[in-house]
Amino acid sequence: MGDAGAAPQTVPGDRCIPGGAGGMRRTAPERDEPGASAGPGRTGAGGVRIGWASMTWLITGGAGYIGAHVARAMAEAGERVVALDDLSAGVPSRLPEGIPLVQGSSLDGDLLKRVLAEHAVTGVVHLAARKQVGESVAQPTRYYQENVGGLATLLDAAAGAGVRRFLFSSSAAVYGNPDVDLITEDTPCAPMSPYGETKLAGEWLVRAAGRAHGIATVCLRYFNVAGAAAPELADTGVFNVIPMVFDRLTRDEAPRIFGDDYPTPDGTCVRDYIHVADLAEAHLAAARRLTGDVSGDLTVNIGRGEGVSVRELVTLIGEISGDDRAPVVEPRRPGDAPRAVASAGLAARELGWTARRGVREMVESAWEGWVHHHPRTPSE
Ligand SMILES: O=c1ccn([C@@H]2O[C@H](COP(=O)(O)OP(=O)(O)O[C@H]3O[C@H](CO)[C@H](O)[C@H](O)[C@H]3O)[C@@H](O)[C@H]2O)c(=O)[nH]1
Repeated sequence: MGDAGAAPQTVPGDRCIPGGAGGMRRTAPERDEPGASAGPGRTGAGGVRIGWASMTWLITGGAGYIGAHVARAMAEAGERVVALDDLSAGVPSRLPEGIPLVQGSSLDGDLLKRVLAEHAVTGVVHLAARKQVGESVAQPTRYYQENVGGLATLLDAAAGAGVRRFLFSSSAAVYGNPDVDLITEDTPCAPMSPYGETKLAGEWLVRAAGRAHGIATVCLRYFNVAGAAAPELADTGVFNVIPMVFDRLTRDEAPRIFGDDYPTPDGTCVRDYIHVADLAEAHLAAARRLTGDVSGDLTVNIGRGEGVSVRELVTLIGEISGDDRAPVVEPRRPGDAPRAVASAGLAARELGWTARRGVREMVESAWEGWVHHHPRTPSE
């Protein structure tokens, strides 16, 4: 995964979920949070409360590609949501009306304290982070400062504000390059880039803070996120294979395949692509798992459990875009794992969540988003 050339790092004897402390417990029958008020869609006929506890969720990075999908999905499902985003990559118009957006950074402790208090936040979904593998190799201190330092600041503020639910956006990058068919949550972690290291360190910090302050935590390890729930929500960055291939086609250039001599069925790298709308639903499921009297921590893969090769993906993109020119094969990209496919069983068992959308739907929706953001002029 990624283009990092850094040596893998392992902590001796470490598994991704340290010390056997993992696992989440429901300590009492589900009930409403003390002092919480009913939110939309939570009151049944006759005023009987039929749902989960009423929560207000702070979503950091809420105007970003993934964050805005999460914010929308949670709001549409009746959760109260407030977004925080420094707008370095976020776009305010991605958020529907009714979701407050606070512009600011998770490194700003005073702002965090204010937002948590003013909005009476009861849970945090932390997505704000830098996420480019190559950039993390060039600027490791920046990645540690923003991804780990920002998280520490946020956890301090959340603990101080009495928040007892915390959901952390982690990544399959924590695993590095494991030689397994399906990556389970017990597969040893050996990140191959500072980016992956900050996600693994972030998980450790989340669990440690959870234990210290009585915060129930969930870490979601995303595999390769793609697609869009609506064209205007599409990823505008050109950092991953699908937008990179779109970009080549738009420039009238052949798609590139980085290496076709890997030990995989067609020689190209295999990944587990997950639709961002499914990923958003996974956050909702995790948020609801965190509601009520739960304690402990949970770390789960968010993938489909199905591998797709780069060549298969490029062929599908050619079909969907109508530009099926032959790809060119270039040398391997340093640091890429031949295969990274999730075992998706734990998410199904613990969250009751399974991905519903396939790769065709991801590429179709990503292409619609690309065309939306890159309209051709009449002369083209
Ligand atoms: O033009 C391209 C672009 C990419 N690839 C290949 O496509 C595969 C997927 O590459 P991506 O850059 O889309 O994704 P990665 O699997 O490298 O990494 C992604 O998933 C990781 C988690 O697994 C991290 O989250 C990381 O930030 C994110 O970029 C790789 O084999 C890559 O070599 C090509 O062949 N041609």
